[in-house]
Amino acid sequence: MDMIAGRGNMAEQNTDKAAKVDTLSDRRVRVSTRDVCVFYGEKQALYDVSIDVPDRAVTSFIGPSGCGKSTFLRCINRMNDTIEGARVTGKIDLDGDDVYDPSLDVVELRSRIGMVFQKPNPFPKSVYENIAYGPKIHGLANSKSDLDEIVVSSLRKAGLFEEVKDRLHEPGTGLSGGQQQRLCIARAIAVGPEVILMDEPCSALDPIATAVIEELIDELRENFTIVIVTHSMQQAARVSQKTAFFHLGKLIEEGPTEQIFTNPVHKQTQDYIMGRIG
Ligand SMILES: Nc1ncnc2c1ncn2[C@@H]1O[C@H](COP(=O)(O)OP(=O)(O)OP(=O)(O)O)[C@@H](O)[C@H]1O
Repeated sequence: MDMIAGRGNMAEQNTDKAAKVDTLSDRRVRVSTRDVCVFYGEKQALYDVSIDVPDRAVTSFIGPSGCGKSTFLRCINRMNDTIEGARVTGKIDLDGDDVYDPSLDVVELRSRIGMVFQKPNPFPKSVYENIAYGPKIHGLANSKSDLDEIVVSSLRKAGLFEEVKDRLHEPGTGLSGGQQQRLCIARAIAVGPEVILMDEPCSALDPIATAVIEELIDELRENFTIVIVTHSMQQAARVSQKTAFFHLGKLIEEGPTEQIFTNPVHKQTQDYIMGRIG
């Protein structure tokens, strides 16, 4: 069994590869949110956000600073649970499973919905151990050779193997910033997630490392559903097939990326795209 390529049915994944060119509306919905509101204490940060995230495509969240993009992203794998005073209402489903079901195991949820943060945050361990840690704690490898295979395959999928194959037992923190971010992506991939959330994954990187990550995101969408928060409209246009525009805690408009950038319906979206707000 390929434990790396996500937990969906592999045969279905392969036949679906051609779906890369399909319209988004034909895609199965991986994550669906309905009327999601988030409060930090008394303050409401998000208002009734309802959106469907299509399978094996990149969905980007854009909007001016403070509009709630990261807050909404963190709802999807319950990272807001870790913020004191944060409260989420509404409904979020992953493949039909209620993400906020109290009986749901949050550690298991976060292996199904991985996350990559703004600043690369490898563990203070070797490159190998950074990847092997998740599969070990989730019991995904029965032997050392299984584990080796997961490590190598995850590094390959993250486009990092060739660069680090001779330094697998050196500290992950010794890699360049762009390599560290790909290491974090490999770490997320290693536990076979269905969805990968990326919160401004290139904001700490130079243009060359950014281009490498963008290419990688484009490759990863063959096997994973990706949601990315970005400040860069160019990046959203380059990497995503679906775009959602947020303003002041509300989802103003969402649709195919090309349509949002060339023919937005709402004036607020137009103003943002034209650089008049944000
Ligand atoms: N931990 C927190 N406690 C209280 N308020 C918060 C917290 N995190 C975010 N907020 C508030 O929620 C609102 C949305 O913030 P959020 O970080 O989600 O926006 P964003 O669109 O991702 O912004 P940016 O692009 O600047 O990262 C803001 O008003 C912010 O001040």
